[in-house]
Amino acid sequence: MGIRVAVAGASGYAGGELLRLLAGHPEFDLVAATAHSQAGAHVTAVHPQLAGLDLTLTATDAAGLSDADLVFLALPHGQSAAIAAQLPESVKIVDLGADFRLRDAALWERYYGGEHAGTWTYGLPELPGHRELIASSSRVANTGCYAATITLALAPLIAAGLADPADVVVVASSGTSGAGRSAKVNLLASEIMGDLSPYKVGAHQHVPEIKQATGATSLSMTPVLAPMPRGILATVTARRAAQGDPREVLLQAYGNEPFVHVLPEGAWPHTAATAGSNSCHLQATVDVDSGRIVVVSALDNLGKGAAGQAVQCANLMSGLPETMGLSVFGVAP
Ligand SMILES: NC(=O)C1=CN([C@@H]2O[C@H](COP(=O)(O)OP(=O)(O)OC[C@H]3O[C@@H](n4cnc5c(N)ncnc54)[C@H](OP(=O)(O)O)[C@@H]3O)[C@@H](O)[C@H]2O)C=CC1
Ligand SMILES: CC(=O)N[C@@H](CCC(=O)OP(=O)(O)O)C(=O)O
Repeated sequence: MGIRVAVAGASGYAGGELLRLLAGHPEFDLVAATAHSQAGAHVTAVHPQLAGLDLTLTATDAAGLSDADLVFLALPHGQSAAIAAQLPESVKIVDLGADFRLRDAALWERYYGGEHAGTWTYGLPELPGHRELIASSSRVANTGCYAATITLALAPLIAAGLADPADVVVVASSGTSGAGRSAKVNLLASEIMGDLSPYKVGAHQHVPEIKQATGATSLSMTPVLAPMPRGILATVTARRAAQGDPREVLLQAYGNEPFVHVLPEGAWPHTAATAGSNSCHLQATVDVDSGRIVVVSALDNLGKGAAGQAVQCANLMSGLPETMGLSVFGVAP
């Protein structure tokens, strides 16, 4: 028996992707997969892509999860904290939700409502010092999907002094799975197909998370819902604060990273190339006329934006090679 893992919220999109990744992981053995309204269902009734996996979803409670060495929580915001409080200290946890991401309680309450539960180690291994922090933590708060896409693009440029932290503008498109399977927003195919629609304009919950992770002090973000199942493409621009080549800065920051790829000069990221992978693709240039740095970043919101990132963190927390069970390469077309 390897390392015993459990997935809470296994009937959701992020939970389903976790099950897929865990089924191919050489060291993690799935001992429980839980659901809420779909508890009791066979996994293939909920996730037909997992045909061949013989698993029945059980109810989400602490008793059913406590046997695991490590638990992934893929639950709606506000639900993780209640379950986490009931799990023994000895059980490691990676929370895919937002309950433990923010340090500022007032900001958490403003964007998510309810009482802030606390702050865990932020689960983005590519941030300076975070790989070591994650490896020594038993509680890790996985990133938001937009937050991962935008932070990977922006953090090294602010740290190097090239991008003005007080003048950052982002427009980012997301596939519909980012909204979750039980989303309240209207995701009828007849309304999404052939449409691009902005939402949460000037009020997205990932803005404080990105500011916290990058040091940006003023960041305007416009999310756009795109008619595709997976993927995020973010265009991040910032006032150029110093001379220097932003692409070189990204190459320096990510040259040794297995999952962050600065594309060859002239090639720009696109979402389909990252689908099914745990990779983030980046490209950067200077828009000389406007005096702005432009970075484009793409990833799979269910991969590096959620389940893949969670497995990457769990590998680190378990003393395993960070890349174990994860694909660098996408499945396009
Ligand atoms: N989708 C994405 O791209 C990303 C998602 N995340 C985060 O991951 C978490 C899961 O997201 P996602 O998979 O998209 O969401 P889904 O809506 O697809 O799935 C939610 C899961 O939570 C369960 N659930 C619903 N209500 C409750 C409740 N009251 N108590 C316990 N369990 C409940 C559902 O069970 P059932 O279906 O049986 O009712 C389902 O398993 C969220 O916190 C989300 O923000 C983070 C990054 C990216
Ligand atoms: C398309 C879409 O609706 N996306 C979601 C992304 C949510 C997410 O994945 O992040 P959290 O874990 O912080 O909820 C949104 O914009 O709110």
